[in-house]
Amino acid sequence: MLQKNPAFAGVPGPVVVIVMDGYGIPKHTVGSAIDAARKPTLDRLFAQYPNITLRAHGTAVGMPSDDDMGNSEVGHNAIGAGQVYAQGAALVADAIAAGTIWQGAAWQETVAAAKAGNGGVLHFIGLFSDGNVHSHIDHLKAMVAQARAEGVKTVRIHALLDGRDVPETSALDYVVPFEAFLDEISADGFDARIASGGGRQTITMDRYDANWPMVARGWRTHVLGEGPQFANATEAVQGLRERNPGTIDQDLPEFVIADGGKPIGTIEDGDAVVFYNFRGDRAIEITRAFVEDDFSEFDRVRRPRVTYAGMLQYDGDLHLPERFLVTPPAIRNTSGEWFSKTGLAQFACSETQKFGHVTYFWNGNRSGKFEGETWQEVPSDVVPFEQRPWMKAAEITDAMIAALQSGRYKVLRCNYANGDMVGHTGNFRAATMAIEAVDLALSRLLRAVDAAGGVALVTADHGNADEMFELDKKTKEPAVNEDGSYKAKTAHTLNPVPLILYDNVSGGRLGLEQTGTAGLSNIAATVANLLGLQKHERWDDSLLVVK
Ligand SMILES: O=C(O)[C@@H](CO)OP(=O)(O)O
Ligand SMILES: [Mn+2]
Ligand SMILES: [Mn+2]
Repeated sequence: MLQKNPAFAGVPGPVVVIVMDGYGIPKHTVGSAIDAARKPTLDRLFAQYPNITLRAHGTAVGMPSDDDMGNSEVGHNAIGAGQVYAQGAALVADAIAAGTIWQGAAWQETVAAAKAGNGGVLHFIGLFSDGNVHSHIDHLKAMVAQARAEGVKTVRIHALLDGRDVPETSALDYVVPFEAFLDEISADGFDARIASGGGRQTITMDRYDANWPMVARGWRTHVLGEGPQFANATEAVQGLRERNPGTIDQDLPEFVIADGGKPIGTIEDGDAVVFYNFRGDRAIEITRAFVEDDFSEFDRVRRPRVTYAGMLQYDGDLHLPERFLVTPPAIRNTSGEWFSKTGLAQFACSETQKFGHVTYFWNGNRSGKFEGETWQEVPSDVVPFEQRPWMKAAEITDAMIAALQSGRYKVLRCNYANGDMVGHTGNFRAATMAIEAVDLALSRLLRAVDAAGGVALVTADHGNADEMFELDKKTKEPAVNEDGSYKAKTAHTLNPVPLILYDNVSGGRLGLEQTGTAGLSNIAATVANLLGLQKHERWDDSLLVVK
């Protein structure tokens, strides 16, 4: 149990944490959908309530360096756990640098399987960029080189084009040099090629059961070798762009590399497969398709018997997958666990696209609930989100208001996906509407917080809608296309995020302290203090000031 806090008895009602996904504090007004949005509620919050900024990127959330943007996994892990752990990106880079990854049983079994018999093939499937949100292409490069050194003969890569964590049409910046690298090392009986691929929002990388047909399409591409054929991945990207003008990388259709009409990299019995993303949410569904005996999400047509390894274990509760190359951070003593042990009922809500963020990531990459937790998922639309920038903000608000009115919960949390999911489309107009939808939702939700005698912490996990244009590397001004239009930016940002204390109950006694290191991992202790509790000893400090 968490101990009572002698300094403050707690607010009368519940404490609500509201995550506005993808809402950073912009540095420039040009290109900021947040500045362009009409948002009277947020304007009032910033003007009238205690608010500070929090670090939400780089080492403050466990990324390898401060050049790394934040993302939902590391952000929600830090908020939920109240602590910063070295995250997948850092753990994998370190394991490769130290060589420990090659000594692990998982890598050795994978290589052994690919070498056994004749013609065993080692396949790598994953996100093909240096975004460092789900994967890093340098990890792939190191594994291909090591596989060659250990005597693997054939490597096939299934490349998911990014354009979401990196510039929106940058696929060739990765594909061209990588195909050159593969060409160069394909000698002396070693043969490594890209065999298939497609946009990450079109195939394979669905999450939270939002769109299984996407995963089925990926399976048919990578495993069965079905799809439009090209001679190599460079030609595939060029050809698909010609056939789909204006389509950005993440949305490109699938492609298959073939020699004389025959796909070069179908996945067969006896092969080994490494899914090289370290982040779990978008890795779980395709992993299930490979490892589950009883599988009914789609018709696999043919299920090859393969030695399958994940870069990390993606779900510690479900042991998914059982074989993994690098041990994930052991995220312990999360706020969900300790509020549960203190006997507090907790409510978590989001729409499908972010549901796992407020449950699985929040609880330290665990799919199970702690006692006293209630989770509510609002099904997301399955459409491009620039067509529905309001997403499910209204329905999430309805659910939160009902939960507040029920009087059952002492700690509540929700995530509004809009700023992030619409921000990722690169559509500026839609992103302003996304922020406006969140603002409207907040105006309703905060009234219900007042009615319950509670307080809210309004924050975000990382930026996105705050910078919708690429900045020119030299001038730091928004970069322009040949036709004079701004270059759309689809990725997260490095900007800090707000932390606002919405409090109409303490009579002005409560404030927030802007410390030099204030970051997402300080939120859990702040919530504990607002509840009248001391923080867990492992959590980073509370930012609450009591006058
Ligand atoms: O869509 C995703 O998978 C990532 C970006 O790669 O965004 P977020 O971290 O906000 O979930
Ligand atoms: Mn996010
Ligand atoms: Mn995002």
